[in-house]
Amino acid sequence: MTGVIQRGTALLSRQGLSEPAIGSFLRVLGCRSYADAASFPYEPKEFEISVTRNRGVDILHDPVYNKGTAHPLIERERLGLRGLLPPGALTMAQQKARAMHRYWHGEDYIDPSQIESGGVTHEHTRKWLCLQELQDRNETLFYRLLVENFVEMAPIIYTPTVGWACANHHKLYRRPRGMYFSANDRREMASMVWNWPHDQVDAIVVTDGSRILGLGDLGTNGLGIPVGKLDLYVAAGGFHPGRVLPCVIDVGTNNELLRNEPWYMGLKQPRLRGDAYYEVIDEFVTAVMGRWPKAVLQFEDFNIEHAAPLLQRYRHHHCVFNDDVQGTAATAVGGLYGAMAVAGKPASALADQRFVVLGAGSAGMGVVSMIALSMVKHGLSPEEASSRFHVVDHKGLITAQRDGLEDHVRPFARKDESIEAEAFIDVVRRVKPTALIGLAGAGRLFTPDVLKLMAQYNERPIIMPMSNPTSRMECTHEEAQLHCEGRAIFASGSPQEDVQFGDKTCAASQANNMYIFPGLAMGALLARSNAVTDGMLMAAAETLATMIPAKELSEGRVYPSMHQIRDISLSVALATMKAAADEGLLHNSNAVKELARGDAYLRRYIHKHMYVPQYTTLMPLDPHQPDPTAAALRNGA
Ligand SMILES: NC(=O)c1ccc[n+]([C@@H]2O[C@H](COP(=O)([O-])OP(=O)(O)OC[C@H]3O[C@@H](n4cnc5c(N)ncnc54)[C@H](O)[C@@H]3O)[C@@H](O)[C@H]2O)c1
Ligand SMILES: O=C(O)C[C@H](O)C(=O)O
Ligand SMILES: [Mg+2]
Repeated sequence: MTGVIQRGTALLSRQGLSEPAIGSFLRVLGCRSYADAASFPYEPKEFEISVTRNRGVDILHDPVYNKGTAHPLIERERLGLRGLLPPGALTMAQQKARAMHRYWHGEDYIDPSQIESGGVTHEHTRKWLCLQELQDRNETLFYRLLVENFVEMAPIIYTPTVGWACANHHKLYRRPRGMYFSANDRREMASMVWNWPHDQVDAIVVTDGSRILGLGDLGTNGLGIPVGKLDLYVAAGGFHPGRVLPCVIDVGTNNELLRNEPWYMGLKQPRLRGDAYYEVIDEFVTAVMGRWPKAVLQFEDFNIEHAAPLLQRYRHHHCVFNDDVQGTAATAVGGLYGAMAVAGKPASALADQRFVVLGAGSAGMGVVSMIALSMVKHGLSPEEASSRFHVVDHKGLITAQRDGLEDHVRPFARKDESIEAEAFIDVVRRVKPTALIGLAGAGRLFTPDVLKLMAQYNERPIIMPMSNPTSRMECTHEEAQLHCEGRAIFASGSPQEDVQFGDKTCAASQANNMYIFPGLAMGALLARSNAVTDGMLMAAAETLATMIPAKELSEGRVYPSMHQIRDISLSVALATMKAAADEGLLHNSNAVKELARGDAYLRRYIHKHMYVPQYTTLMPLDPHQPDPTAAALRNGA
């Protein structure tokens, strides 16, 4: 052993390192790494140390030095890699096994049917891999393709395929994207954020992986969701790809199957709860907002226990929103205004609808609250508005007798009905709703019998199975039209095709929060608003229905076509900024001036700030020269 260390020392001094530096190097690495090497079947020739001037992402992008997930934690610390890799380090043996698996089987060994990502075909996964590799090679080209082929590619980089990608992240993993924060990073986060190579970040999307789509707790594998959402920020909302940051906060996972997976790269411990949990999230928020105070922070796919409390905790201090609660709510309201228009009714007819909502989670209650708010805008009292909802969860109808009702559920618990836990179909039969909204994430609960009842009670029943991914939707479009005799006004969370009923073509729409969050975030960013308010969300929602062309309305579409997603995001951003101005939250003086000249000027201002994926001329910069683009960014928007 001593001989090996001596040879290593000699090697290091040949490379020009001073003795104290060699000493500390060996103390940190020395014998431990030799012991690892001892299991290697060949006699190590020399104790080898490589020297590099690079740090951080430059190492991860250098194939000579990159070890991927096998960088030991202590080395990550030394090289500024902390947070740039999944928290659990793998051994080279584990990496070899994963690589050999891929060598023999490609990605074919991942059977979509086994991992419950129904609706995801082999063709989807092939395309996902192709786009992933392109994104790693050339982001400009990747986003250009995405912008120009949005309708084709959104289901690949987003729901439903992103659900499959998250469930299999530990098998598919190739290189890191975004940042990983974990419960083991306590008191380090404020320094870790400096490992991110970009001084400007406009948008951060973060998850704790606890409720990924309807697929449940996927731990650190959930990072794919912030990545997918931010791809849409860029392609649909015009954010610059170099100024967005996907993050996951790993506080453990309660998914035992995942914890037992040898290649899982998250903390293999049960989730933190209570104060310990909130301390980690507080530290994360303080760290990222400390380095990038102007960024918009989007919370995504946090489970019900934490989604609403976290929103309340931060919404009055930072420009923060929860997409599942608020983005989904604005999307649903927008689609319902679309449904009124499809049915030939005025927007105010929303106040006449009766809703049965399946799922009382973050999304379900967010949607219910915002529909109620828009009913109040159309003249109902809050009590009248609440009376238009029957909310059903896994235990059945929610009534005031239910123990432990949360604050945001209580106003919608039925006070007038004594049948606690009434079954969903019985509620539908009794209430005769005009609209069904599904946000339970529990699969096909809009059964043929339920759908037939809806067709019996309504000329144009509104059927919105909004759960994701496709395997968790409450019904397919085909089922809805079949059992509603082709009369359903239909919108689902994951994409569905139009269907034929007799000689009639029935239109499918996608009720997904991607209609709202990219534009909402762009509006909030350009407004320099320090909050995302209900008024801003409502304005965004109201904009959606106004954008459906008459022809599409006559076909039965309740949302404008995704083909115009950039225009939609631009209009949503405009509405958001005008609402911010009404509430005294338009703090960007340039935007204030443009708005004073008229909507068209503010629209042009937003348009000017939207990223267009095209090649720019590259200029080398002297290391001591200040970066002129960074200065322009600071002084500009
Ligand atoms: N379309 C969109 O834009 C959109 C946005 C957000 C969430 N979602 C989807 O909504 C679903 C729920 O998300 P969430 O954040 O509200 O989750 P959540 O875990 O907070 O809530 C789920 C709710 O469904 C209820 N539920 C579970 N099983 C049920 C059953 N068998 N019968 C009746 N109710 C049942 C639970 O009691 C709970 O109230 C997920 O599938 C998610 O993908 C869709
Ligand atoms: O991610 C989506 O497709 C929508 C939504 O945020 C969800 O959680 O399902
Ligand atoms: Mg979500």
